[in-house]
Amino acid sequence: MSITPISQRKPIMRLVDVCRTYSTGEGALEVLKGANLELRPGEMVGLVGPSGSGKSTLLHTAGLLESPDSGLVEIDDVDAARMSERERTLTRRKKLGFVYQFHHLLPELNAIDNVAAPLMIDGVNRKIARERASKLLQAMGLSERERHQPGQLSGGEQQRVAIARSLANQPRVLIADEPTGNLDPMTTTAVFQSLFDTARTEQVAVLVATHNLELTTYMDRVLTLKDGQLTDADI
Ligand SMILES: Nc1ncnc2c1ncn2[C@@H]1O[C@H](COP(=O)(O)OP(=O)(O)OP(=O)(O)O)[C@@H](O)[C@H]1O
Repeated sequence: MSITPISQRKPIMRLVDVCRTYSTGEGALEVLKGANLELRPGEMVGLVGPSGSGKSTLLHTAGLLESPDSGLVEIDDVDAARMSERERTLTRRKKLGFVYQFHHLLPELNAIDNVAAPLMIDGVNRKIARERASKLLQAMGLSERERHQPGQLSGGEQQRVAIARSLANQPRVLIADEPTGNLDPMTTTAVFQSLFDTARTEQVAVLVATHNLELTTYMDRVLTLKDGQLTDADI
């Protein structure tokens, strides 16, 4: 089977000249000043930069959680600004996955049901949802932990369950904000390896903001925010 090089794949997400200014007590704060980004299937893109440079603002914009003041945010060729609030919610649910530093698993559900939950909320029947969840947990190296509740799992295992959950709906883009920020270095490496292997297999584009420069060795590209614009990171 021939595999198309990432650079030749059609972008799933495009940000074009995205600008975002916050009003603060001290006046206007221009955070994004014409940021451009294209994400392609199976591509791992890192986002680094000093605290306050605008990484979260960029992730929230790409994740349709915040609207830019100007510029384009497109997912599968559809301009987010033209979507109704309902369409944006559906796009977030069906096309985007999110992973945060703290996993927010449901403590009373076991691992398999935590991962199956978003599918069942979308109307997928329990058996099929659990089969998909089981496959994802296996890919994350957690087959033995399916029946464990979050309180019975280590921090790294909980984060892997959260990643499996974020991939349950087969998102086109996974957006991760410091996904391993609270884990020790060895666990961080293992979690990242599982995340990237699974995302590549499933052809998901991954955008990860991190302060951990070691993780950038896993990425296809690493970008930084400089003066409100995205440029190749000098690392
Ligand atoms: N809702 C808001 N209102 C006003 N200012 C904001 C708002 N959200 C963020 N900012 C400011 O915008 C700038 C960029 O914030 P952002 O959270 O995007 O940075 P960051 O690069 O993610 O930082 P960190 O690495 O510390 O998480 C910061 O100076 C922040 O104080």
